[in-house]
Amino acid sequence: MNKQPTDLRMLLKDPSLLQTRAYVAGEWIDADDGTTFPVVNPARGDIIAEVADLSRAEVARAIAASAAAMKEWAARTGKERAQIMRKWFDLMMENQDDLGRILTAEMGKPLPEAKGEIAYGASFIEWFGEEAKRIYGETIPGHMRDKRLTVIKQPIGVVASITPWNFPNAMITRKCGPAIAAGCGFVGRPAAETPLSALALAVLAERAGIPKGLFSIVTSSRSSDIGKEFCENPLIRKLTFTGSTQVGRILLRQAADQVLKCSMELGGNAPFIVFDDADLDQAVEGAMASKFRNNGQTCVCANRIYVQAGVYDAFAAKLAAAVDKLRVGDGFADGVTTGPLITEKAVEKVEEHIQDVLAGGGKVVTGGKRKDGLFFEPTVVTGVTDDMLVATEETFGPLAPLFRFETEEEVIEKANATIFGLASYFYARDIGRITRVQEGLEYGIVGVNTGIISTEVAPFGGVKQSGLGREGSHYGIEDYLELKYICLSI
Ligand SMILES: NC(=O)C1=CN([C@@H]2O[C@H](COP(=O)(O)OP(=O)(O)OC[C@H]3O[C@@H](n4cnc5c(N)ncnc54)[C@H](OP(=O)(O)O)[C@@H]3O)[C@@H](O)[C@H]2O)C=CC1
Ligand SMILES: O=C(O)[C@H](O)CS(=O)(=O)O
Repeated sequence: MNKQPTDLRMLLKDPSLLQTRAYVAGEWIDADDGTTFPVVNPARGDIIAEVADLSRAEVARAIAASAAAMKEWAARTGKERAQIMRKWFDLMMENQDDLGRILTAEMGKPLPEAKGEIAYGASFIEWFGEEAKRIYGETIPGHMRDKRLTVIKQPIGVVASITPWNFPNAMITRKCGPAIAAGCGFVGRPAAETPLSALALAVLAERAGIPKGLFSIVTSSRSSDIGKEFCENPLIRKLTFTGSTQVGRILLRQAADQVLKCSMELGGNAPFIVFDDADLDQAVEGAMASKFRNNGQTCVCANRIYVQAGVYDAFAAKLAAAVDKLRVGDGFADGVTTGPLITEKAVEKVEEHIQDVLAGGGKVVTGGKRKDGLFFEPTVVTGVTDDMLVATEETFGPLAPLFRFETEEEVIEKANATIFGLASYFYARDIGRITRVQEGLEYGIVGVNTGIISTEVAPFGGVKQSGLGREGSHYGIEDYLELKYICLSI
């Protein structure tokens, strides 16, 4: 493991992007009590920053400022909001390298992948800036001769956002993009593991001309306290959360007291199905992309890989050969494809799932062991059965478990036998089979002959206990608007 301390400021062209104070009401502030929490580079284990550790009082000030600033922002035209959002997008892309370096340092993903996330995150600012100009209403033929009926859409109000560590830039822009475009105020609380990317986003928001106070980033290690402030503060009209289903349930319970509107992007357990008429090389490519992207730490990663009996051994061999080409290491090192996991707990979960497969008679085909620090060997296991942990729990790590199946009906039933319903994937070439399977899978997203489905132009979200609502696409702004019906008597 590279023990060289991460001198992040030295790695940046623009060191002013590296902020450690919170951005509240248009000002960079320390916590009232001066406390901070550490941010650690998961690849090296060293502390790269100490960040302001806010309590509910500072967050309440951010919310009040956002409500005040929102009045003027919502009164601007969609085109005016779009022009500032375009500048924000341009600044993100101009600073893509620095933003990527900050992301790699705090989250661990390889620099090329981190820079890819910056482009993905910026695309939501670009997309929703354009959508700001298309928030259309409706006229309805009157029910009486002297009535004229219209429907207009208005910003819902101040939005509270809670986001996870695995996409520290894109998960915020996928929320603040539609919120700001709709004319809302926005107060975002990033995961304590990865606050620096969110703070850099705030630096660029300020430079782009997002009005002071409208947009705040409140950094805190006290996630539960901040969540309570978001759910109890009457100025908040919308809560948007990305993270585990477990925490999503907690927040929904807390939000019930104020009947707070919620968007939830929660956990997944994606099936990845390879039929015997699939192009196996294409299926391996898709499995590698879906399973090992972000070191398996995405909610849409293939979590269960079902392979039809006739091609099981061939697919397993091809996949293992592809996995052996992955290069595990420090995200700043050239040629590295796979960084560290985020915490010791994450490493232990992967180990637990592998040990459980072995205990049940399964076999490790390649990988299977942790390396030093938080690094883990990308792993393929075979002989996996439905009673194993990996069948019902999200691994959130570099483990590809292969399940064998016989028939189309059987695999659709097994794929759907989960409380989750976010992403799913399958590879086949028969058009009848493709039609039956894409319609039979109970998921918000279905990838057909592809392992990568994420884009700002399409609706991202899950069914069942994978979430509520959709992010991205022209659907994504609706969650930040309220419909108003006007009945005019003439
Ligand atoms: N559907 C989707 O798009 C995504 C889903 N996920 C899911 O999230 C999980 C992995 O991410 P992970 O970060 O561990 O998820 P968590 O749900 O543990 O955390 C997500 C965010 O919620 C915060 N949080 C935790 N507890 C509370 C609470 N009681 N009140 C308010 N906020 C809280 C965390 O803060 P802190 O970390 O500081 O404790 C973090 O910022 C996986 O299950 C994955 O599938 C992840 C990303 C995207
Ligand atoms: O946090 C996640 O896992 C993301 O939602 C996955 S994606 O949008 O980057 O595919």
